[in-house]
Amino acid sequence: MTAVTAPADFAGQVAIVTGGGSGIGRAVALRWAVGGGDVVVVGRRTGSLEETAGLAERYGVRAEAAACDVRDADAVGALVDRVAADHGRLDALVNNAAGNFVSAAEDLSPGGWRAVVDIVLNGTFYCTHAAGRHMLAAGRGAVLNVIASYAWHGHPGTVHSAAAKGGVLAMTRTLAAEWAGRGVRVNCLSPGPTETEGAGAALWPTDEARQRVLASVPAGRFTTPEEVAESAAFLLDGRRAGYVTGDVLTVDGGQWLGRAVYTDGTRGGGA
Ligand SMILES: CCCCC/C=C/C(=O)SCCNC(=O)CCNC(=O)[C@H](O)C(C)(C)COP(=O)(O)OP(=O)(O)OC[C@H]1O[C@@H](n2cnc3c(N)ncnc32)[C@H](O)[C@@H]1OP(=O)(O)O
Ligand SMILES: NC(=O)C1=CN([C@@H]2O[C@H](COP(=O)(O)OP(=O)(O)OC[C@H]3O[C@@H](n4cnc5c(N)ncnc54)[C@H](OP(=O)(O)O)[C@@H]3O)[C@@H](O)[C@H]2O)C=CC1
Repeated sequence: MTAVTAPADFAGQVAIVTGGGSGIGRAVALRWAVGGGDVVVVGRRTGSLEETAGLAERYGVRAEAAACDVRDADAVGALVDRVAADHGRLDALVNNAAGNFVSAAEDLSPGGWRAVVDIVLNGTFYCTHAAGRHMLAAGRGAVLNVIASYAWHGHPGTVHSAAAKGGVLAMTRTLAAEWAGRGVRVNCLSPGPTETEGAGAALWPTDEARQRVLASVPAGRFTTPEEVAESAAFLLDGRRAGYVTGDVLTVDGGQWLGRAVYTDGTRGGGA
């Protein structure tokens, strides 16, 4: 008889979510907590992290706000080891922290390039390296890396972020193959335009810019952090996605496929 699995249930499990103080990271952390899992949210601003932890605790789980810059490999290593020791396990890592702004490549300073690549690519590796060791030792775990579709198609004005996210995608596939035989899955989630303060300020700061982004989405709308978090929960859930590794789940309303050029996009046939 076919077994039908229950909805995501993370009871008894422990997750670390970077960038968990805002936007998508907060929604993923709360979705994990709704499923009964303990959660540690990581970022630089203590206030917003504590707010997330307070919201998560309402679901009866243990939640912690941990101030840490993911660019600091030693601090990341110490934090991850401490969390694993405190809880006696580490089941999931969500590499969601990011920095972004739009800049023409020729105007981007080396410092601007470094800031974004250090957070997105190096930070993801430091966290994954530290968490992966605990997961491999336990023979189970899930790593979820939040990227963006320009990781594979590129996009003008985003050379730092696209290069870093592209690196994360290559890292994901490499580690997925390296660790699959030892019980650790590594996947990517690629959201489309999502209503968050960080993205709004960095990528669509004006109403005109926002309308341009909206016009690029076949689904005709932005998404919400909560909608994105449901897909994250699927990938993190070993019962539902236990055979999924090295892949990208794109949650973008069709944005990367592009809008219609030859028709009005709502029907086929001649223009
Ligand atoms: C439409 C769908 C696709 C969307 C895909 C992706 C979306 C996202 O990623 S949304 C996430 C957005 N969230 C954030 O960006 C929040 C976190 N951001 C930050 O912390 C900053 O923006 C940061 C990335 C610049 C890092 O902060 P910090 O380490 O404090 O860096 P500094 O302020 O010291 O600046 C370092 C370096 O970068 C240059 N720089 C900063 N902002 C800009 C800018 N807007 N334009 C050009 N250059 C910028 C800054 O000048 C420094 O360079 P140097 O002076 O050469 O050292
Ligand atoms: N929103 C969107 O439209 C899209 C977002 N994404 C991706 O989704 C993820 C979340 O984005 P979103 O929620 O919109 O953005 P936010 O700006 O809300 O979230 C980014 C988070 O990263 C944290 N962060 C930034 N730098 C560091 C650092 N050096 N160390 C630790 N934490 C850090 C920030 O916290 P703090 O400042 O306290 O450190 C913040 O909580 C990112 O990976 C982004 O690239 C992808 C496609 C589209």
